[in-house]
Amino acid sequence: MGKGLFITVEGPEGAGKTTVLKMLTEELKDEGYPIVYTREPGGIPIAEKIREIILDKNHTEMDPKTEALLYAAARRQHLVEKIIPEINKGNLVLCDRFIDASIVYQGYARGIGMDSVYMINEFAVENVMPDLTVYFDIEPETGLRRIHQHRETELNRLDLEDVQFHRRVREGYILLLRQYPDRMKKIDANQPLDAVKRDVKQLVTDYFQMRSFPNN
Ligand SMILES: Nc1ncnc2c1ncn2[C@@H]1O[C@H](COP(=O)(O)OP(=O)(O)OP(=O)(O)O)[C@@H](O)[C@H]1O
Ligand SMILES: Cc1cn([C@H]2C[C@H](O)[C@@H](COP(=O)(O)O)O2)c(=O)[nH]c1=O
Repeated sequence: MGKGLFITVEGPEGAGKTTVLKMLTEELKDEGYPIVYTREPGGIPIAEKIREIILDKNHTEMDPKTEALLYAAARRQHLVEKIIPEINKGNLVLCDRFIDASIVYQGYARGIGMDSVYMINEFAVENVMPDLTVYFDIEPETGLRRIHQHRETELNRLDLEDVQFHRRVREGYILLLRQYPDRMKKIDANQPLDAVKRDVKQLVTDYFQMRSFPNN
């Protein structure tokens, strides 16, 4: 692939990923970095439509494998239509969730199996993996409290799963952290917003230096 970078952010609900990523994108843009913020599921029109179907809280009958396939389909389109072209232009793509979310939410928390979900996603992503993944670690209860108290948009079908489901989500991410210690780095998302943003910025800018981005 081209000279850009692909960084993803992962973690349980309410960890602060979207809030921090949006602030950081603006800050880094002001400092002159070529950055594109995007999210999954979504980021381009077809994937945003798939997002509406998956997350609609009335779709309680959705089969777990259908759910996994829909996330993978949205990801495929997002990858070919936006992520790869932006990386090839030399940009940093900062993506709110990616393949790890499927492995954890559908593979581990839903119980389909991490390997099976990895396999269908291998078909979708064809070896395009993040260069760096920042994992926002938080007690599920704290994250859920945040989204119940402060979320401006309506809670979606996944937000509304029970607390055991969200505990499995965190367990699943911790398993992935052990599996990919070079790619996945943990930050403490229980801290106040400013401290979380500071830690993420430090991690990301250290990584830029290591990879000589943007002049690599
Ligand atoms: N460090 C923090 N301390 C307290 N509140 C926070 C912190 N970070 C974010 N919040 C608040 O918590 C709520 C959830 O944050 P946000 O939507 O960024 O989380 P998220 O990780 O993107 O969640 P989800 O994955 O469910 O979309 C927001 O109302 C946000 O203002
Ligand atoms: C990419 C992806 C996401 N999910 C879940 C995780 C969240 O509950 C929602 C997305 O909502 P957010 O507010 O944008 O975080 O979808 C998933 O289960 N599997 C995935 O691959």
